[in-house]
Amino acid sequence: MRGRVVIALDFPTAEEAEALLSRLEAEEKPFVKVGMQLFYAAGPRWVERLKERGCDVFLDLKLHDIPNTVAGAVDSVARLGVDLLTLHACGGRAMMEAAREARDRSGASSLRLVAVTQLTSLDQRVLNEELGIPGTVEACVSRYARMARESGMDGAVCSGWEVEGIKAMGGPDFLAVVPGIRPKGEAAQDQKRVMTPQEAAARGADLLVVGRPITRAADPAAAYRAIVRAVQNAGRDRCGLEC
Ligand SMILES: O=c1ccn([C@@H]2O[C@H](COP(=O)(O)O)[C@@H](O)[C@H]2O)c(=O)[nH]1
Repeated sequence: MRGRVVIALDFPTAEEAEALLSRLEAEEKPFVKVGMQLFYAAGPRWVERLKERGCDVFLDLKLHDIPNTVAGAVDSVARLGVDLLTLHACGGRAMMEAAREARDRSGASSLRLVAVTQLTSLDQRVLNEELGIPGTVEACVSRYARMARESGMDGAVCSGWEVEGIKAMGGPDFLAVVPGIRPKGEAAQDQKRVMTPQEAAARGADLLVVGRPITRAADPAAAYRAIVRAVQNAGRDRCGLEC
């Protein structure tokens, strides 16, 4: 999965998401992320249809509840045939283990479960002063990612700044999923821990999640292509040839 760009379809309706997808028709089948806004509006059947039209689908529901409830949600999601599902690492080991067991029981072995460590919209001040979590963001992300791995998760969501630590801890197969991607010169908006696509890819991000820099661009297809190119260039820089 290394260095794939995932388009965050943060739209209020299925029609608006489909309008964006139709502007990307000339591209190879994209990897798309459906978050809470679109899932609650469009529903599970629409997500199944996305899969049927050939998209890889990341369902970003950020589950966080008691283990029994999360296990039930994973069981339902497993039937949709999606590729990736998020849950919050701060739900703890028992919650993540219950999620993994539910996935394994469901037989949906291709469904990867990834744990959100600390949202990319949070910074050091929020972590320490608002949430009351001591230490650096990096240490907290690293601790949550380790707990996620030990609980059987397939990867972690983190910012580009924490990718190298996560890959070093988790190994090449433990996915680093990285939102907060901003091409050089673009506004961070509500994101705090941001990084350019080229740098995040060079540091080892497996999936680069990009929303507004594509969906709100005047030409979304051109914006998408430019980000894919930046990621490919980072791959060339890493290997000395195209890889
Ligand atoms: O820590 C996190 C976890 C998830 N996200 C999601 O990624 C996209 C980013 O969208 P942009 O428009 O590129 O900021 C969005 O769907 C978030 O829900 C995240 O940003 N940070």
